[in-house]
Amino acid sequence: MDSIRNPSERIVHRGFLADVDAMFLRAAELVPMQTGLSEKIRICNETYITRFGVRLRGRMYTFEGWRAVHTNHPAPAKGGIRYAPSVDQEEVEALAALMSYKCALMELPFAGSKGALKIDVTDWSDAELERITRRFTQELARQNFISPALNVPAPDVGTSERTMVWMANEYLRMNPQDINASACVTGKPVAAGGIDGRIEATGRGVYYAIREFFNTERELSRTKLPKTVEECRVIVQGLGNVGYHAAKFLAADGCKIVAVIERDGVVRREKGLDIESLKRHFDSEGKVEGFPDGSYSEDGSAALEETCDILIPAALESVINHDNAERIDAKLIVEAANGPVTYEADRILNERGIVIIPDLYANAGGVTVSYFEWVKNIGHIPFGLMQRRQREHEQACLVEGLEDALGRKFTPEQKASFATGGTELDLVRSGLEEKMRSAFANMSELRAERADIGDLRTAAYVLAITRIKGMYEAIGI
Ligand SMILES: NC(=O)c1ccc[n+]([C@@H]2O[C@H](COP(=O)([O-])OP(=O)(O)OC[C@H]3O[C@@H](n4cnc5c(N)ncnc54)[C@H](O)[C@@H]3O)[C@@H](O)[C@H]2O)c1
Repeated sequence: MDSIRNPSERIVHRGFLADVDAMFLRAAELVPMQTGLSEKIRICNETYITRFGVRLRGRMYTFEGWRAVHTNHPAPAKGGIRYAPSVDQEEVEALAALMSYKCALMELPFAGSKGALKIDVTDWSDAELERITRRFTQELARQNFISPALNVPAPDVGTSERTMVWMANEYLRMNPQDINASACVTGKPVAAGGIDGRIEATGRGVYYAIREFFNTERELSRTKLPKTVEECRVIVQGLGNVGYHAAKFLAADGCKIVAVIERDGVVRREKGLDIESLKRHFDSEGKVEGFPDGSYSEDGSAALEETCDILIPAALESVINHDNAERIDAKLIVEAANGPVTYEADRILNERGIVIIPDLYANAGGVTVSYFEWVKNIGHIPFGLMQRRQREHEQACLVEGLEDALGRKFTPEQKASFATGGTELDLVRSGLEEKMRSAFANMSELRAERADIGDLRTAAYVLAITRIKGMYEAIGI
């Protein structure tokens, strides 16, 4: 069930699906249900495989892609599209299953899906990637694997808001009469129907998750974690969308990001790395090597085992596995990536008293804000307009009440200073914070009620499975 590395050091995901299944089955045993239902929930309903040709550089190239739908209700199914050279069907199905459990845990009305294209994005120019993406979209749309009502992709490893806008545009071209066409993908640029705060959402969610843990469950850790987040020394793996934003928000809170591990190696600074300038360097050079305000070495995977308070794997699955779990020297592991800790490593780390904030919860900020974007698109109304009107009304009532109580009128400037913002970004951030807070509270309450649920991952899975089971039972299947 563990991952193995091939000679080129690329992770082979042979055990990822088996690991997700094993985590599911461990939790499903704690949820009473009719015979056979657990199996129905666990398996992936369907996986579409496409192999299509694109004429580029004067010849034909064939690409292979997948879109897996783990479950069909509620609709639409939701989940990212990954562009990577090492993907395969099992990886896509494992990620789709995680999406189902994640949406159920976060109480979002989506089923789970995931897609991937086997491609090394560094091999192709932007114009070529656009042509490949548009062809991939045609294949998916023809089979209803991209549709505002049925299946809604989002960015993931190797894709970005630019990929999403190509997909949305191609879907619209094929379906000009679909009034909800812009809701066929999320994670679009704001100027093209996206929502403020989506790019940072997963990393911000990781940050909220850590804060919730420190506020409520810090004593879960049998290791000596500092009392507050701000005192923590943090190691982050992956300076992509998720890793960069998580590191940025933690650093802004005062945490020291003492090491960042990337594809080419690791850069360290005991006093804390300047994340903004490291990111600028990484984006321009394509590597962390050469960053002037830190010391560099090539051995990134060994850096995962260095002493720290919080370890945030934010790149790939299965990086903490049977081979290194005994040597991990972090007090808290936060799964910003999907599936970075294997089933076997999870068992070892639990035995060692190292707390894991699981992927289902830790990286759910992305799909949560994608939900806000989808609602905004199908609502055809700026997100939060209704809430904003309601809030302005409540604000006015509050000010009037205060004036009555004090027996004097406020100046217009004073009234303006009482206003609490209310931009789309404010609403997205507060909506995300609330979702992360309530999901953590649900996990904590469940752990408090049930002596047989020790760790946060099992609590997250039990909540998700109970909700999915409830849905199947209500529908009558
Ligand atoms: N983007 C989202 O909104 C989102 C939401 C939920 C979960 N996730 C998960 O978070 C993880 C990262 O996604 P992302 O969107 O940040 O992808 P990304 O492509 O933006 O970033 C991934 C980063 O990891 C680095 N990386 C690749 N191989 C590495 C290695 N061997 N060692 C160290 N670094 C390596 C890449 O160079 C890149 O900088 C994935 O598991 C993804 O499924 C992403």
